[in-house]
Amino acid sequence: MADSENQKFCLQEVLESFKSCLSPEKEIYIEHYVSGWRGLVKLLNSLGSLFGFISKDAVSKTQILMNFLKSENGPHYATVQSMVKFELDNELVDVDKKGIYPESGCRTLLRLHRALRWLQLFLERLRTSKEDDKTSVMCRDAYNESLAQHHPWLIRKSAGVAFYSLPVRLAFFEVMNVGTPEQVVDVLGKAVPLLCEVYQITEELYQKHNLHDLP
Ligand SMILES: CCCCCCCC/C=C\CCCCCCCC(=O)N[C@@H](COP(=O)(O)O)[C@H](O)/C=C/CCCCCCCCCCCCC
Repeated sequence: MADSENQKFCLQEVLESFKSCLSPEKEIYIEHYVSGWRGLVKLLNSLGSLFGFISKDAVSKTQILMNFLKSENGPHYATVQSMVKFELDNELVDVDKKGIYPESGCRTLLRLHRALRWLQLFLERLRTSKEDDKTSVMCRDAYNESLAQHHPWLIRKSAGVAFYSLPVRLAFFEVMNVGTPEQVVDVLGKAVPLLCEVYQITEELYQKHNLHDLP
């Protein structure tokens, strides 16, 4: 595991990364998008070994994107928009079934994009939750409404087991390193619309190019 993923989680930092990933023309910078996810993985890593398989998958997907960014084609991977154009123009995407490019940038980002929807739903539930509400239930409901439809039975079951071990709401708020519960709610109020905007831009781009079912 990279050192950066062992460091203490800070919600504000994650928020900054997702903020920086939007250009004035509403393009999404992959470097900052990945950095936002890597920040979230720090929190995941502090939740215990039951979340290890999720963390591993998230790290592997962010690494695939970073490798593209560092490759000789790096400039084409600066933004999600330029990546989609480059991979489609050069037929670097397996459109119907896994084949020559099982780890294209487009299909890798699609997995994180679906997870971003889960995150958005989960954080909105957290933001509007009451003192006694259960994080495990919020997390499960957000998952069932989003990512679960893309996962096989075994992953759904394993995720369900991990959710049960989530800390209670107040302890979870503390892990975020923001301050009082009121301050957490305040930061979440800024985070959710931002994630929503990043999600929506990607969603429309993937719709336009018919990329929602990449295997
Ligand atoms: C303010 C912060 C509070 C929230 C903190 C959340 C921290 C979450 C950090 C990372 C989230 C994990 C993102 C997981 C990406 C999953 C992508 C995916 O769907 N991968 C599957 C498909 O990939 P391919 O096989 O097609 O390559 C893969 O099969 C999945 C493997 C792992 C299981 C993913 C379960 C995801 C559950 C949602 C995350 C729950 C984390 C709860 C922490 C509060």
